[in-house]
Amino acid sequence: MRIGLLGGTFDPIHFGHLRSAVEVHEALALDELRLIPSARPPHREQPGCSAEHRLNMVRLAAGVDSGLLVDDRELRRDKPSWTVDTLESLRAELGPEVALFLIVGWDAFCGLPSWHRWECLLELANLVVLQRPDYDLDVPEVLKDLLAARSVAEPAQAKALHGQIVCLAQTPLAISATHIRSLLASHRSPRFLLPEAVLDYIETNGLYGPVTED
Ligand SMILES: Nc1ncnc2c1ncn2[C@@H]1O[C@H](COP(=O)(O)OP(=O)(O)OP(=O)(O)O)[C@@H](O)[C@H]1O
Ligand SMILES: O=C(O)c1ccc[n+]([C@@H]2O[C@H](COP(=O)([O-])O)[C@@H](O)[C@H]2O)c1
Repeated sequence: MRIGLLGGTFDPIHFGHLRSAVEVHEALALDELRLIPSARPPHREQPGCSAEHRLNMVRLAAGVDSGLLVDDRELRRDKPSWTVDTLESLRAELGPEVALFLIVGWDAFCGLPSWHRWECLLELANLVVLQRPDYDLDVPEVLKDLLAARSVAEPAQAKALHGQIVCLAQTPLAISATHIRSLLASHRSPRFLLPEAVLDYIETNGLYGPVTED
């Protein structure tokens, strides 16, 4: 069994996430790919809308492609959404014989050394690093060493249950949730950057509207 895990704030989920998820699913011949919304991201400003709204939008988006599953465990936990806790809880549930692939964009990967107990992540899962055309970040030295020691050259070589790093090229989509929020805040349309069902949900619930003065 090979399971991909794409965690995110998903504020809101967009085609950059979804296209990456589909391409990783195929490139690594995964049995399933889970989208895991963060309840309380530990490392950034708190999201623009509630965890419940973000989860509903992820469910709507996953409904568009039945190959994607939604895992709401971080929303059921009364703690900051540290990824190492999520991986430990998945391991406790699924056992040691499942190959886990933690998928992160380039920006998230470059920040890895600041994650809670980050050295434990590769003991629990493999890492899949995605390109991000809208980010031009230098990789920290410590991660260069890690890449040199743990990377596989081809996705087909990603056979371990944990401990390997796969850098994947996928269709580059320079879409970010920040850009979508800023379009909505200034009454511009984010149509075709995210699923229609998610945009309808945003409009119906009046999310990400312009900031109003008191
Ligand atoms: N366009 C994209 N291409 C590849 N990876 C992406 C893309 N957008 C987001 N990701 C990755 O998906 C994961 C979740 O991202 P997140 O929910 O923070 O979206 P975001 O668009 O980066 O949001 P924000 O702009 O609010 O920071 C992260 O690992 C991030 O690097
Ligand atoms: O565990 C941590 O310390 C940690 C620090 C930063 C980010 N993460 C996770 O990385 C994923 C992507 O984060 P973000 O901010 O790009 O949405 C999301 O699942 C976060 O919970 C996790």
